[in-house]
Amino acid sequence: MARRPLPRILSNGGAQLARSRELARTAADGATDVLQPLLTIGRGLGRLASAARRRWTETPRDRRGALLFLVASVVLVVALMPYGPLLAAVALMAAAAWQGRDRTPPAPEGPDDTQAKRLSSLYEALVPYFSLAEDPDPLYTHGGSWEKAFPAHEFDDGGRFSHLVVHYPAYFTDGEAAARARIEHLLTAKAGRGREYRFTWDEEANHLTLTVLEPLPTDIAAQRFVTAPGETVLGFTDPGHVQRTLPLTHGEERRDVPPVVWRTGVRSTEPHLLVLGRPGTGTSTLLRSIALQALHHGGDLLIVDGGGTGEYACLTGRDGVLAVECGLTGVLTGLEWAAQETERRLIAANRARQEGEPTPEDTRRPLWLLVDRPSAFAHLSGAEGREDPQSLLQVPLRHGRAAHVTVVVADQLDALGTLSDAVRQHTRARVVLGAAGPDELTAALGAPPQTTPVDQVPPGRGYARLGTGPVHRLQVPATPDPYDDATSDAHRQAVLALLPPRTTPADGERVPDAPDLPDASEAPPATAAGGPATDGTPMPGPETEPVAPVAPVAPKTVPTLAPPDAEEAAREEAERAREKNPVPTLGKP
Ligand SMILES: Nc1ncnc2c1ncn2[C@@H]1O[C@H](COP(=O)(O)OP(=O)(O)OP(=O)(O)O)[C@@H](O)[C@H]1O
Repeated sequence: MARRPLPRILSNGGAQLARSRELARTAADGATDVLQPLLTIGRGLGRLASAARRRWTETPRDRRGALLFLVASVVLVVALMPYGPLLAAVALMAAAAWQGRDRTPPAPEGPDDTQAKRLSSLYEALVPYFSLAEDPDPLYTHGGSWEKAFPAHEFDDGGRFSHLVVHYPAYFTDGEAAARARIEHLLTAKAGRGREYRFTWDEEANHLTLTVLEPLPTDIAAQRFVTAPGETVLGFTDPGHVQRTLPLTHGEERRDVPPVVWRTGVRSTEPHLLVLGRPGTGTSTLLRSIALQALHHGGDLLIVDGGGTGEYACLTGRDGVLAVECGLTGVLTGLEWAAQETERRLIAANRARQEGEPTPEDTRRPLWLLVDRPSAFAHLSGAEGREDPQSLLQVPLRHGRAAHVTVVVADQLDALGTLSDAVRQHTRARVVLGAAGPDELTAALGAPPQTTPVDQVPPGRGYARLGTGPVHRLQVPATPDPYDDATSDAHRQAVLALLPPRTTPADGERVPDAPDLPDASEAPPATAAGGPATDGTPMPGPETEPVAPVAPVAPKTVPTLAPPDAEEAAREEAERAREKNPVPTLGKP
């Protein structure tokens, strides 16, 4: 049966609708222009009528008869005069047009006295930087006029600059970072400290634009972000600096916020992340936020807690969490397994490719290694004559991208120099949290931020840079430790709601049924190094050996990390298997 064409309105309805909408909008604009005089006269007649009504009500009752008589006499005279009604109508329209005119007072032009003083003082301060003795027609000269130097300026309600365009002479060395930094420093001081500014240099036009940045929102709590698998939200940034926004819930409210999204996986150009910050700036919080997102997308996690403060205890035994290690032995075992698992995945994937088969499912499940403060183990392992755990990260860092293994390392800002070359070379996604100087930021991010760092920042505030991209301001969503007494109830519930169910018992613990999942009331307090862990057994800090490393059990497709007693047997088993069927290894003897 021949197919009947769709009615035209359905086949190209979208274009037609858009055209009709455009026509309607043009017609409405035209009609408003044409009807403007009528609207003005109508408004004026209304004002005249209300003035007349007011006059009538204000007139005392005993004089109203006289007033009425006067009005009637005027009407009669006008009616009897030649062209009287016509002239009266014209006069009424003229009076209505006058009354109906737009009376909004025009905005005062130019700055007021205080603002002019500010502009003038800034101009004087810039003279030494933007003038040369040999310049025959200097734009900046002592006692000169600022009008040409500042083509645009806006002030906020407090009288401080909110926007400023500075015109500078062409000979100013705006290509030199040091020269720019001097000007930016001066403008920051003059425009008021404690706020963040963005400086945009237009080298073609010799213009520098200063924009005041709004503080980033600090009230975004952990929640399910609308992202695709392989995408991780690091935090939120300024509107207009990233392509997309994420719909978020904030209590009853919904809003769209621009995220900094980090892409991992085989096509990622920044497959691993390094997070740096001073203590208390929120690095563990960011790792927790990443962990919850990774678990949501079906990843497996191995967590190394070098801080030893039990900040990841809430993740122990959860579905998808292979282990949370905080003692040197456990960390070495876990990372050794991760290196071997990376190799195994690569070999299995290569074999499958050579045989023309799709890569096996168990090589594609994302594996995340979240390593908090590896530098804490460097000293300990040296003292004990054991391997530095960082050296075990080399294989996952080097080959992790192809094997769906992602490494996230967090450490203190001043530990950057003590991190291994592999960590520094392969972590092309970078985050710095907390207050940091321009040199520290440049060293950590590879480029200075375009905004002025401020001394006081809330926890979780910092900068992110993905590969060679721009440096973004960043605010990490609040993802506190739910077992910390200081955590607010709303935040605790938000994090607990995102945790997968517990499927593996911590040592000596019963697996709780789903309704038994810990809630805020039964959550144990955060533990200090060596203090009791969630299950009541001692949780060893980095300086102590673990009593019994967590026995991680891998779900479904992931090889099981065996506890130490079973470990030896598993090793021997693997050794026997290898002897029977030797396979080449990558990067390891
Ligand atoms: N994004 C955030 N929003 C709100 N509060 C945060 C945020 N990040 C961190 N905090 C709060 O700041 C405090 C320190 O955070 P966190 O433990 O993550 O810092 P840290 O850098 O890991 O410090 P340390 O290494 O000393 O543990 C905590 O009370 C935490 O709740």
